[in-house]
Amino acid sequence: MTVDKIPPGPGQACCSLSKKRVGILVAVCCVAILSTYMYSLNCCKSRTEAPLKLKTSNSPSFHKMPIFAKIKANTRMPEPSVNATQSVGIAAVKQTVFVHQLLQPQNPSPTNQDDLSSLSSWSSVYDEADDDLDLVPERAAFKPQGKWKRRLPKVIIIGIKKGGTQALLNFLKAHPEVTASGKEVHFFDRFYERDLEWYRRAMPYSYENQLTVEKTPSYFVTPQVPKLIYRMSQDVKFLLVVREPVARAISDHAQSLEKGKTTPFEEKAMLDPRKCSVDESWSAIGIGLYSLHLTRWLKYFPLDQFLFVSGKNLVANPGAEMGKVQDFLHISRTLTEKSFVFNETKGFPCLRTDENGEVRCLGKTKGRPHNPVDPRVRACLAEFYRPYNEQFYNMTGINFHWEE
Ligand SMILES: Nc1ncnc2c1ncn2[C@@H]1O[C@H](COP(=O)(O)OS(=O)(=O)O)[C@@H](OP(=O)(O)O)[C@H]1O
Repeated sequence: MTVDKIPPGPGQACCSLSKKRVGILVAVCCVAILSTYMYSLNCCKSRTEAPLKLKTSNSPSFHKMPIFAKIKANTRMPEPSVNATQSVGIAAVKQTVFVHQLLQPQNPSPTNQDDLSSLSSWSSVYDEADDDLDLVPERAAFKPQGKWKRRLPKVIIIGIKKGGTQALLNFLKAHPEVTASGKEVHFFDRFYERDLEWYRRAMPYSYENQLTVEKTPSYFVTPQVPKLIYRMSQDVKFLLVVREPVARAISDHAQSLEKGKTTPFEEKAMLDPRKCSVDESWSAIGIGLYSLHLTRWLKYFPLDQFLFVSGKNLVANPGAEMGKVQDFLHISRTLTEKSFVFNETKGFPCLRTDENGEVRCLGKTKGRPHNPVDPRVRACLAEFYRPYNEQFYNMTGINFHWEE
């Protein structure tokens, strides 16, 4: 018996058509459900990441928070406990307390209206001026990657005041893999009542494959700064330009003379010159106690996150010193001996900016002439600094030979 295929009637045709429609409908529904699911996944992700991002500090309520609550909101990791063995042995109790008091930040108080108004005008001027400074690097060897935007610094020149920090910053700025803020930002020692978003906006534009650098030499001696930087990031690299502390103090004093102060160096530095008694309360002396300041930093960051740049070598052999800096920052050795020209009139190296021999030196305020200082006072100060210097050599593992 053969079974003939029966042609479909009108009802059956209608049925197979509606099956097709149902199929399409199901497919559309599946796509819709899937995309809703993906979208919600994304939302959840960004919501969980939010506390780690700068967006936290954008919320209006964030600005009303007290300063330490703000710090908490931006905290990523628990703080390290203070290791007693890391404390400086030679610092007598008197000195430790003394230096601590001496180095209390002379910051504008966040409640002081005058200070706040000067902050905001400074900030707006800054934004405009800084964009001009940072041109898109178009040098042949550099291939920009990622977005062109402002980023928090990965490298901070934390000091030492009068060590040669501006020279280091200017040299680094000539490197295509580096962008740097034009001015000292002072976020961690003066303007911390502002948030990280403010700090980021104070930075120049950069590509993803560039390092953002800022320099504020007072960070090194301001007690709260290591902790505050640690709360921002534990991966920051620090550059510290060091200089023999007596020469540093004299340079500091030369700057104050230019600002209108008149007391001679010897008078400021000595309580009693006959007894060789040093006035440690003078900030120009206190800044030179490098081992005490470094101790505070090492409570938060390991030694290998610091590079101790010799201010002396930066003048005598800038190519070699910059080689160490570039290696430490893992950037190409673009700056070499050939990048510098010694300017006999200025007595300092200057930067060769292009092939045509254009040379740029630091301004008049860097490399000032110093008044002669009484050799007996110099000798007293050298003796005063000796134990601190030795301790600094031990801590860093570098003998800077400042006694010679
Ligand atoms: N290339 C070059 N040109 C000019 N000056 C140079 C250079 N390299 C290092 N120095 C030394 O830098 C000293 C100023 O240090 P800082 O830039 O750290 O000063 S500041 O803290 O920013 O005020 C400055 O100190 P003074 O000589 O007392 O002015 C210089 O000795």
